[in-house]
Amino acid sequence: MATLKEILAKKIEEFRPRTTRLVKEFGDVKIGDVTISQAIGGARDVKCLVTDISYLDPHEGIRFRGKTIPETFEALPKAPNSNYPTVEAFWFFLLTGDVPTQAQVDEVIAEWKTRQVVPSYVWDAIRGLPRDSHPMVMLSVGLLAMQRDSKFAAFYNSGKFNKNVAWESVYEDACDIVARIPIVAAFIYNLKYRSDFQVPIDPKLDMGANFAHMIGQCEDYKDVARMYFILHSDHESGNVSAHTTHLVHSALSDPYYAYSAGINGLAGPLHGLANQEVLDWTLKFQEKYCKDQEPTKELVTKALWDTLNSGQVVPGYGHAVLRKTDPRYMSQREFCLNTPGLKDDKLFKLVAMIFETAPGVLMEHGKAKNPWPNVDAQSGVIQWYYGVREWDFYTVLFGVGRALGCMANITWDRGLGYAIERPKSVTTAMLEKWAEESKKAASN
Ligand SMILES: CC(=O)SCCNC(=O)CCNC(=O)[C@H](O)C(C)(C)COP(=O)(O)OP(=O)(O)OC[C@H]1O[C@@H](n2cnc3c(N)ncnc32)[C@H](O)[C@@H]1OP(=O)(O)O
Ligand SMILES: O=C([O-])CC(=O)C(=O)O
Repeated sequence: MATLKEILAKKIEEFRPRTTRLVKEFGDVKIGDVTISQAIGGARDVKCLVTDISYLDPHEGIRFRGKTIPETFEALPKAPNSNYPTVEAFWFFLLTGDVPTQAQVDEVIAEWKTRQVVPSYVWDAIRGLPRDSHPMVMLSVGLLAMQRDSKFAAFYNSGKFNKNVAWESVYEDACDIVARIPIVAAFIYNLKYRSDFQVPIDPKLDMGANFAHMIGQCEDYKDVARMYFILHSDHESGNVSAHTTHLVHSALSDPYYAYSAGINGLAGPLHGLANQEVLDWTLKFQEKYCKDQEPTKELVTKALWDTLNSGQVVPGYGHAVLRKTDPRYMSQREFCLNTPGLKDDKLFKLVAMIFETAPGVLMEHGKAKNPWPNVDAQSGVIQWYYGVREWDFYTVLFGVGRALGCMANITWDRGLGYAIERPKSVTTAMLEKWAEESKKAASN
């Protein structure tokens, strides 16, 4: 049986002529224009990145390697006694686009075990931080500390660096990172919230199950972890964490530098940290409005307007690309509705009430282009229900999942030899000049 790396090598080799041909024969074909509002407004909708790992349609939502979320869950081999695939099966699929056999999944699971030994200086670096540092700082520092092990950096410095095979050492780092990051995350969780009660890896368990085991969670949480990591893995490559990782790696900074930077972007409240903000908002709502009464749509409406009128965003709602409810939201909502106990949980019912209320309020407010919920509006309540109540940790969970997409992407970036990223900037005076010229042209 060919290994994952051998399969990937063949795929990259076969794919390269497509990219070469596009650049050589069709490099001048236009795929878009850039307006002043796009240049000032965060390059929204500017088509200047390429990835085949996932694609985000504004109305349909994400497809991983051409498959919707339900199709992905359906297609991949499942974890033992579970309705969900293992994260390892999903990793194989993201990298290759092929649905792996059970034997191929077992091989990835076994291989990740060999990659999971985290050097003790990584623990020392994290322990050296003040204990009240944000867990995303700890994750970013942990990743940077592991950079010493980078096989890509070692290859680059070996004097034998060769662009054609450089992807192989990115792949090695990528596999090390996706295998180790849940171990680092579990360490941070145990350090911060379980009085440094550290639990060894269980070599019999797949990644999601082992993460549940390491943070002291119950059997049912194993599926929560698998589902969560897969759903949060990738959202094409323009989002802040994926784009940052791609950008930093484009300078041939190794995957540790690149993903540590990506993690720092994920820690922003308009991006990954919104899931922590959602829990914070919802619990503050309960505290302020529901001490002596049950939540009602009227109370939720009032709280939403209070947030908007104070100039803040409603966390978990809106999106830069999506124009409908995020299918990752729906997938997690379905999980809640199908889980006895969770289905009737007070906090889930409140989250569901916000879902019924917030889009109308945001439409009336009239600013957000997309009034519908995104992934972050539904993820925290599941963690909360299972007892992971330290919501400043939620973005670390996101970072564990997002590693899969970012690492698959930069492996292919190197495989296809993507260039150092360097868009051109202009000055405000130039924009004003072009604006005047276009005004004149329109009036002639
Ligand atoms: C995993 C993820 O990263 S998913 C996104 C997680 N982030 C959040 O949930 C935070 C809340 N949402 C937002 O802030 C935004 O919707 C974003 C950051 C996700 C997208 O930003 P944009 O693409 O700029 O959104 P959009 O074009 O709709 O913004 C237009 C206006 O609506 C406002 N707006 C957008 N979403 C919201 C919201 N949820 N609540 C209030 N106002 C909003 C914007 O702040 C902007 O206001 P401005 O004109 O005063 O600057
Ligand atoms: O796509 C985006 O801009 C943000 C997002 O939902 C993600 O990164 O998962």
